[in-house]
Amino acid sequence: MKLQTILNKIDYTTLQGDVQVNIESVAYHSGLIQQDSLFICLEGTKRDGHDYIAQAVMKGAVAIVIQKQVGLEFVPDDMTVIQVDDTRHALPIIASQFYSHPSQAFRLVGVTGTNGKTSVSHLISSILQYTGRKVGTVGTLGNRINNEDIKAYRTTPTTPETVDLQASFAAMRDQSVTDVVMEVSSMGLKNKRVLECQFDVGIFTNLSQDHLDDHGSFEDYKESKLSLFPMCPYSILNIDDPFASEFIGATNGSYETYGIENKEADLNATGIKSDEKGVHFQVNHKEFQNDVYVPIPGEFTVSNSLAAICCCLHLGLDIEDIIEALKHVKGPDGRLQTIHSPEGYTVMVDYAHTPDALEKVLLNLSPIKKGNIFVVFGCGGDRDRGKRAVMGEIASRWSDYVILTTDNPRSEEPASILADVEEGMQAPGDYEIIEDREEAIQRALSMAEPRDIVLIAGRGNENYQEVNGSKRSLNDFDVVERFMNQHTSTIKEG
Ligand SMILES: CC(=O)N[C@H]1[C@@H](OP(=O)(O)OP(=O)(O)OC[C@H]2O[C@@H](n3ccc(=O)[nH]c3=O)[C@H](O)[C@@H]2O)O[C@H](CO)[C@@H](O)[C@@H]1O[C@H](C)C(=O)N[C@@H](C)C(=O)N[C@H](CCC(=O)O)C(=O)O
Ligand SMILES: Nc1ncnc2c1ncn2[C@@H]1O[C@H](COP(=O)(O)OP(=O)(O)OP(=O)(O)O)[C@@H](O)[C@H]1O
Ligand SMILES: N[C@H](CCC[C@H](N)C(=O)O)C(=O)O
Ligand SMILES: [Mg+2]
Repeated sequence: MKLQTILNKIDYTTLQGDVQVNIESVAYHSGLIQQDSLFICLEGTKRDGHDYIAQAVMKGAVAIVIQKQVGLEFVPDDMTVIQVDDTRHALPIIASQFYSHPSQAFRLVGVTGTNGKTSVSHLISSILQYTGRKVGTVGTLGNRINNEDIKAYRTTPTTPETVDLQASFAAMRDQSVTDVVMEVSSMGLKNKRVLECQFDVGIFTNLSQDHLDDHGSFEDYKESKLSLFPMCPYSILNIDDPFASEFIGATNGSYETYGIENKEADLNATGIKSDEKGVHFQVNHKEFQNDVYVPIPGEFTVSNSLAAICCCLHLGLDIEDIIEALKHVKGPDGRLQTIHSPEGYTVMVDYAHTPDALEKVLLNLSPIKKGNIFVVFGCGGDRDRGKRAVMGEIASRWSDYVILTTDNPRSEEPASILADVEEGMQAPGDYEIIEDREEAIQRALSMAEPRDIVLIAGRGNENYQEVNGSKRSLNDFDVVERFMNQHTSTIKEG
């Protein structure tokens, strides 16, 4: 595509070169530059893209977009140099134009909130697929069309950087996807990754402490999440959340609410019954009342299902079809997934990595508890330090025995993360620290007796542990399976 066409919708100054130059790809990181790339220089928190201009030249970029005139001594005379006021703001506009605005080609649902984004997205996409729609999903579990990963793309964050996102959308459009459900993270919003997305529906699940490291304050975190809703013509909001009224205030079109405790909700649930395998409830709306069964454990499944039901109704499905589809859903990978040991204890591998999620999951287990609850967990490094002691306190309060271990330490010392978590722990006799996660899981499994539950929280289906910039293979399910294979055979459930 000609650079001039790519720049069609932004204000810019051409410092040198030809805007008729042909561009084969858009790169926001020096590692992604190829022959005939356009390189966009972003100022980051640690690095500055303007420092990579010499690399861009070497790797074959034919044009660069800058926001300040530094590093230009490396630029040859025939390279096109474009200046804009704010490259981070220009990037989504450029990316969307480069891929010819793919999000206009399908219905787009954005799900935000501290917890439950993957779970709600997964429910919506499962229901839509069950009724025959071709569905794209973008989120923590990857970028998929129906259940297949979009192969060409590298691993991206929950909400991919805008160029990767628009590229995924383009693949979805090219394969005639009808509906796309995406997780919209606070950093995705703050870094303008979703700026050019044409949303049809916005969903708010809940808001509690997380990512205070990246945002600096809870207020900034909340403001980022709120910024999704002015972009959505229709919104669905969890009215049970203490911040619901602020999110309602941020909407810019019609909206509906869902809730369990708040009976004012447009969609609410009554008669909730929960067991180890799933949840039963009655869904109530002004136009219908129906019994629902969802084979995913945890009371938050009720709340997540209400959001999904509301969304699927808006996307044109009948309530009967939605309820039928829900009976057949499988839980998302690594979210409260159950493994029964032949000895009679139960292992649950889960992704709770925030105080609210950990507390909810432990409270959800209380009613189905028949023996002791063991928790194996740790906290990620280079992430919100403030949540560590709070999670320690919650784990020791709501379980019988805790084994404190490593999550993804990243650049931090594991022992110092563990010390932060330990500050919140209560009864010293009821926990121990085993830094090596595999050993910690083995220890919990060897202590478990029939009817006990071992909750392994924080990493879900993550396949790698990030230590000091390198990734080593580690998956909590594999550890459990290895342990059980050495002892007996297992029965694994979705
Ligand atoms: C905190 C955060 O969001 N960081 C994002 C941000 O990084 P940054 O501002 O620190 O960038 P930087 O490292 O200082 O680099 C500045 C610029 O130099 C460029 N650069 C840098 C190094 C180099 O060798 N070459 C090069 O060109 C970078 O591409 C960037 O354009 O801008 C980068 C480029 O757009 C992003 O890749 C990076 O996300 C990284 C992958 C990240 O880990 N983000 C996490 C925190 C994240 O976004 N998580 C959310 C939330 C998870 C959830 O709640 O579910 C998510 O959506 O996954
Ligand atoms: N509605 C909910 N409220 C609170 N906790 C929930 C809810 N739904 C799921 N959880 C808990 O939170 C964990 C993470 O859920 P999920 O992966 O859906 O969240 P997420 O918002 O996608 O997280 P991330 O920010 O990492 O992408 C689950 O494993 C479960 O323990
Ligand atoms: N989206 C979250 C995932 C955290 C998962 C946990 N295992 C960790 O590494 O802290 C984040 O990047 O903060
Ligand atoms: Mg997620």
